[in-house]
Parts: sequence; C-alpha cells; structure tokens
Amino acid sequence: MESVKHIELVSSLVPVRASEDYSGHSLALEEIVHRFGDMVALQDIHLNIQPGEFVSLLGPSGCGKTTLLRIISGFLKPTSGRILIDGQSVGALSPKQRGVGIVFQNYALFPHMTVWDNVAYGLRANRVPRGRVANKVGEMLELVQLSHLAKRYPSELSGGQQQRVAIARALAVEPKLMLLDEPFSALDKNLRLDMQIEIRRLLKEQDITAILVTHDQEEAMSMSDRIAVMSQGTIHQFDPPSQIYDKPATLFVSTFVGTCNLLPGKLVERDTSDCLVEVPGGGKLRVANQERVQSHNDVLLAVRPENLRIQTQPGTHCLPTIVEMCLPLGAVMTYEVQIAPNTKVKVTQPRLPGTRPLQQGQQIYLELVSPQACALFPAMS
Ligand SMILES: Nc1ncnc2c1ncn2[C@@H]1O[C@H](COP(=O)(O)OP(=O)(O)OP(=O)(O)O)[C@@H](O)[C@H]1O
Repeated sequence: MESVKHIELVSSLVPVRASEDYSGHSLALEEIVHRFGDMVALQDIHLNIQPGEFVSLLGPSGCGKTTLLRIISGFLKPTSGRILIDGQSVGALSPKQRGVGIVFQNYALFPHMTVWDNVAYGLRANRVPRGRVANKVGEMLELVQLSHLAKRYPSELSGGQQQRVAIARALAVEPKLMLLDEPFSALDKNLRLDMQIEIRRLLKEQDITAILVTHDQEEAMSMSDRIAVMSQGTIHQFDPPSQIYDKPATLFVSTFVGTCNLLPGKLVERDTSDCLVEVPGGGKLRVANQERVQSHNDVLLAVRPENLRIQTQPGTHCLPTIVEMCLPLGAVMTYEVQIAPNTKVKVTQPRLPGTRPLQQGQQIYLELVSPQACALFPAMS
C-alpha cells in the first residue's frame, strides 16, 4: 500500500499549469459507481464542488472515502460515471494531466532530500527552468513559514513541520485540486488543531479547491465549507457543517455526527406546523412537522443532549424523568435520566459556577428547547 501511495505521490507532483493564476476550479462527479469484483464500493455518487470550496468526505472505515479520492485523482478508473473539472470530462486524462495535488497521512516526504529539494521535486521533474524553481520554492517555504529550515532533512523536523513541507510541495506545482488523505491523524491533538487552521488558511488564500478525507467529525466540522457524509458507498448528505448537525437528512447522519438520543415514539397528532409525538413513559413532545414521517405511525425521534431543557415543574409538553447519573464534563453537566424502564436519555446543561448538580433519584421534566431541535425518522421495521 505504501509503495502504491509513493507512486501516486510522485505522479501527482509532476503537473504544472502554464498560467500563474490560482483561481479555484470546480469538480463534478456524476453517477459514479465502483465495484471491486462483486463488492459495490461506491454507488451512484453525485457531487458538485464549487471553485475554491473546502469539502470533506466524512464516514466510518470502509465507507468508500479513499476509493472516491483515488477516482478523483485518476489513480483508479471508476466502473462507471463521469468526473468533470471545470466542466470538462477528465475520465480519459492521466493523474498528471488532471493536475491534482495530494497530501498523505504520513506526509511521504523523500527522506534523503532536504526541505528545499522536497519542495522543488515536482517542479524539477517537470523541467521547470532553474530560476523559476528557486523563486517558487522560496515563495512556498515563506508561505508555510519554513524558510529558515530549508536545509534540514525530514528526520530533523517535527511532525507539524513535516506536514507543512508536504503541503508546500503539493502547492508548488499549482494543482487544480488539493486532495488531503487523513493528513492530520499522525499529529497530537493540539498540533492537529493548529495545522487544521493553518492548512485551511493556506488553501483559502490560494483559492484552491480542496477535498479532505477524514473519519474525524470534529475535523470535518471545523474545516469544511461543506461535508459529504458517507456510509456504505453512498452519500447520505452534502451540506454545510451546521446543516449536517442541526438538520440530519438520515438516521445514519444523526447518529454518526455528534451525540444523539434515539427514542421510539408514535406520531399521535399533527397540524400544519407541528406534530405531537408520544414516547415511552407516556410523555409527549411537540416537534416541527417533517415530511418523511406519517401520522399515527411509529417513529424514531433523534434529539441531541443539548437540545433538551431540564425543568423542575411539569409543562404542557414534557417528559417526566428520574435522574440516574450525573457526569460533570468540564464546561457542561451531562445527566443520564430514565424516562421509562429500559429507556434512558442523555441531557447536557452548561455547568454554571456555584450551582449544585441534580441528585440521583430526583424527578425532573425534559422539554425540547424548540420544536425544530429534533429530527423524526420512520421507525425501523
Ligand atoms: N483494492 C481493493 N480490492 C477489493 N476491495 C477493496 C479494495 N480497496 C478497497 N476495497 C473495499 O472497498 C470498500 C471501501 O474502501 P475504502 O478504502 O474506500 O474505505 P474508506 O472509507 O477509505 O476506509 P478507511 O477509513 O478505513 O480508509 C471497503 O469495503 C474495502 O474493503
């Protein structure tokens, strides 16, 4: 696998566009299907990525993220479907001709070359005149703030510095698209956050369209303009992070992104704007209408812990519950409460200084912070 990645890396470093402009390029994927033998790895993938947009492919292991990235780069030919860069089909083009830059998880720097030579590699391979190579490498090292380390070898750099070299090397060849394959997973948490901010800034400054593969939802949420949430070879939702979090399109998205309580319920009443859902224990919640569920049917109610409000007195639409456990988690208190035998939910509240936590066994009432703060899905058969 490493050697495959190495070959892909070397090829991806070769293209250099004639023009000096960095204006973003669009990418469209149309009806992409990919099979490995009988196994369907990707089915009917459609994506329209805008020039200069930062998009993440987010999903669990094996959902098809890397396969899709390799199809975009040109290292894997899809079983069927079309790939368009700036409206032009690139299916027949080699990875070189597509002009994609790739940054890998392990950076894949050439260990026997200095920082300067690593960044110059793709330019030299493309026979760019010496003077222009020097200018470009200088410019790139300045951009990633590593000019002072130009003579060092990769083994003499920290993980974050190595990663900046990798991005400078990928940017030096002026790629049309930047593909980032889990580039932060080898970094510790603090450095990872710094690098996420820095790389997003660098790509935005250059107006480069970027696609990040990650299974880390926080990373996807913090870096992306839009996220494509994938499961089992399909895209469940392609939206901005806030929309993914607040308005999950499928049950999978609601549980994969963030923490979510799932409660069985029955849709007992409906008017033009809201519906009333009865849950175990007999409590009812008023929830904004959602087309995908039918009146009088069993539903699943997906509600995030922070979208439930604790009351000490019963209200019109609330769930009577008993506190079972209290977990102080820094800025928030998380309570696990029982609404009926075998049915528990988590609820979080800001932890205010000086306030006493609720006691185990205490009766409380939960209501939704707003009727929109909950997603309804048809109950699974
Ligand atoms: N060369 C191959 N031959 C056969 N099956 C493959 C091959 N490459 C990937 N697969 C299968 O295709 C599916 C998608 O794999 P892919 O590597 O794209 O997933 P992923 O989402 O990138 O996973 P991870 O996060 O673990 O890297 C998986 O079931 C995987 O086992």
